[in-house]
Amino acid sequence: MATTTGVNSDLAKERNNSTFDVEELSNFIYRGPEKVKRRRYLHNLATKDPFFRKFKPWAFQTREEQYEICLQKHLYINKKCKELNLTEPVDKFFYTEAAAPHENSPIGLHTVMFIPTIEKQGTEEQKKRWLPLAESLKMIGTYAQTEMGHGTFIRGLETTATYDPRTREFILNSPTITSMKYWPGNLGKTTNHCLVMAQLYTQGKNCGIHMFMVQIRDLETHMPLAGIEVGDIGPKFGYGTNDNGFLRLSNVRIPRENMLMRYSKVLEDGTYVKPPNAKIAYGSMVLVRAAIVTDAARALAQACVISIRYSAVRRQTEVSPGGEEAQIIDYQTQQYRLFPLLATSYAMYFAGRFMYDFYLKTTAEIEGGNLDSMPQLHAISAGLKAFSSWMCSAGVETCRLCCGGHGYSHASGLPKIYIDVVPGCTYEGENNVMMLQVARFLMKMYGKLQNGEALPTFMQYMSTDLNKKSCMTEEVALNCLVMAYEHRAARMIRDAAASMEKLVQSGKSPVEAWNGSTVMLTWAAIAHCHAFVTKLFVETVVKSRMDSKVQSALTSLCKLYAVHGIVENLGGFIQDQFFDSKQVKILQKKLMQLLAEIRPNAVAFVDAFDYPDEVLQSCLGRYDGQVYQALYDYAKSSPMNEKEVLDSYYKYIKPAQNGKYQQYSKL
Ligand SMILES: CC(C)(COP(=O)(O)OP(=O)(O)OC[C@H]1O[C@@H](n2cnc3c(N)ncnc32)[C@H](O)[C@@H]1OP(=O)(O)O)[C@@H](O)C(=O)NCCC(=O)NCCSC(=O)CCCC(=O)O
Ligand SMILES: Cc1cc2nc3c(=O)[nH]c(=O)nc-3n(C[C@H](O)[C@H](O)[C@H](O)COP(=O)(O)OP(=O)(O)OC[C@H]3O[C@@H](n4cnc5c(N)ncnc54)[C@H](O)[C@@H]3O)c2cc1C
Repeated sequence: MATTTGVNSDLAKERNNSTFDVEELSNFIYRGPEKVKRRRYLHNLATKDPFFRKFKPWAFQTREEQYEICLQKHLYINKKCKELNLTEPVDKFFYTEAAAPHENSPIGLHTVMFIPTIEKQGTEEQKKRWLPLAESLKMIGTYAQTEMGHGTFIRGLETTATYDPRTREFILNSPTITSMKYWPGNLGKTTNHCLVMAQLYTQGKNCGIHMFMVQIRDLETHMPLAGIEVGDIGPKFGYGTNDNGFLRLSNVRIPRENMLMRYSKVLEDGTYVKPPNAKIAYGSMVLVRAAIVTDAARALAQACVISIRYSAVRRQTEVSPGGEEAQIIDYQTQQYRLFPLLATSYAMYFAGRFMYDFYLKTTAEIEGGNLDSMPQLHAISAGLKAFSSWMCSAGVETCRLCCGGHGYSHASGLPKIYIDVVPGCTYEGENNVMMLQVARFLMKMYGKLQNGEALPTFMQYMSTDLNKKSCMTEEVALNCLVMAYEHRAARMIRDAAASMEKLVQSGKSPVEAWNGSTVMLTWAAIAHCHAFVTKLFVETVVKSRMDSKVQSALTSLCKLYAVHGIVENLGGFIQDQFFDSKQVKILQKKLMQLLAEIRPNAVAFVDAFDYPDEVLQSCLGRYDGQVYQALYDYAKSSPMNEKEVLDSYYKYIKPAQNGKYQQYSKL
């Protein structure tokens, strides 16, 4: 019987049995001991601050309270970041993730998209005019692109901005019901400005979609201005803290200087000046797509911490009659569901780290006027955004199911993580649509290959000899695993191209051929992303300098990631007999061996993510493993238990017990 104070004895045993020093692994994940120290300091600042503790738990709040409490928290975060001089994005990120975990900010879009869009797409003059106001929250803005009728196909947006050269103004209109802006975060009640994406008309011509700064509310009274109808879109699957909004514009006039004109311009007489690349206006979406990879990884990592710690504490079912009940983590089926997710969370963390660095490098080039890497940045960010949000959202849900009944309670913390991570599959480009953008890039690369042109390094695997068979032996070497993923992706890319080719030969137009091949194209894009992430994981464990025991444990986890991905998607790997049946058996056996190999380190692997209890907010994922006392305390604190007998008893149950149902007939 586990004790009810101190660390649960099973969990303590797990920590004694691990083969590596947890601190060493934390140092590796977060890029060095100094950074770990800094992260801990920032987490501590937030978790020990009484301000964040004074509110009732999120799950006990009404929608209006969720919004209002979260707003207070984020305004306070804003103030504290200024006071503490936290200017680095990574510092703000760590402070915020501990201060308001998985509570989508009512001023988030202001920080994440509104300010960066001004910075990247505004002229020097516009930046000078707006950024100080935005920094001081006099202007609170959002990114209003999506409309009720169009989110994906942004060239199809219906909002118009028509230039009037006589007054040197743009006139903004929402001509149809479907043209109203719908979904933008914080738009409903919080913001007083927004960047509106609209079809530009000048000199009688449509010049495509452009961004316009529009004031929507009075700066003193916060009332909507003339011609503006704005509001909250109502309750959603989650995101109760965020007032995602709608907006209708009727003949709203804004000065010419309110079009973001760093790249495209409308001159005073109405002459349109084109940007160097029309897609440069899509840059803010790329920024957020890049950030989603780490967000998704973090969500899955936290879910793994919760589910794996709980699985070490929870005991269920006598393994042999009359014997001790087993820790549920010892069931192979539990390991088979959880350990590959643990491996995925590491894989995605490394992908997120890569994405961040690659984004910074490429945008620096773009800022310097070199746009050559834009297509690569778009393809990689779209692919990793979609792949990570899919894998991690599904993973969080599996972690929840692995906790049995208690996983269904908000006490587990898992539903909150899930509803926060899953919209990442939809926003910033619906995942299937993003994968098709990746496929478009892959088809271009395939064309280059056919023409004997040079390919970027990360695409060079496409030239692999597809007749070659796998080098897999009993050893299950990492390079053979990477080769398998690259082989599968290269073959799927070729098959998708061949499908289109065949359709064209049968008389279809290129567009019809594309539409007739989108499933195969999506398979190819997913296989490409899977290969990319696997190779990155392998390179990270092989090439990085780290403690040797950590390296050995992380190598097993990396191998599990790769082997599990093959076993789960076997069809794609054996379709062309790349693996023979003997090799498949080797891989299946290796999978079971790896589960056993990782077993003693499972808790250490999740401890290394170093999330304090206050961030996890989970009765099941507590560091001390005292889950049962925590569940009991949680139940007792439920507002439903404030009164022993609820008013509803007297109003409804008692009359029903007496056969009185009159109150219903009044309805
Ligand atoms: C699907 C596409 C990409 C299609 O765009 P399109 O203009 O119709 O393009 P097309 O004619 O099909 O040609 C594609 C071409 O455009 C290129 N491209 C597309 N996007 C980019 C980019 N970002 N950077 C660089 N290049 C880009 C592609 O590579 C193609 O190039 P190519 O013609 O092959 O040379 C686009 O419509 C799109 O991005 N849709 C998704 C919309 C989206 O992401 N909305 C986000 C709204 S904001 C939001 O959700 C915030 C939530 C945040 C939160 O709450 O936290
Ligand atoms: C929580 C949340 C926050 C958001 N915040 C913002 C915000 O701040 N600002 C903003 O502007 N927007 C925001 N959005 C909107 C979001 O960006 C869009 O919902 C998203 O881009 C998807 O577009 P859609 O809704 O039009 O989906 P649709 O395109 O209608 O998708 C429906 C289905 O159609 C499929 N489909 C569509 N087109 C194609 C195609 N070409 N090929 C194959 N399949 C296709 C999709 O794969 C999907 O299965 C937010 C959305 C959510 C859920």
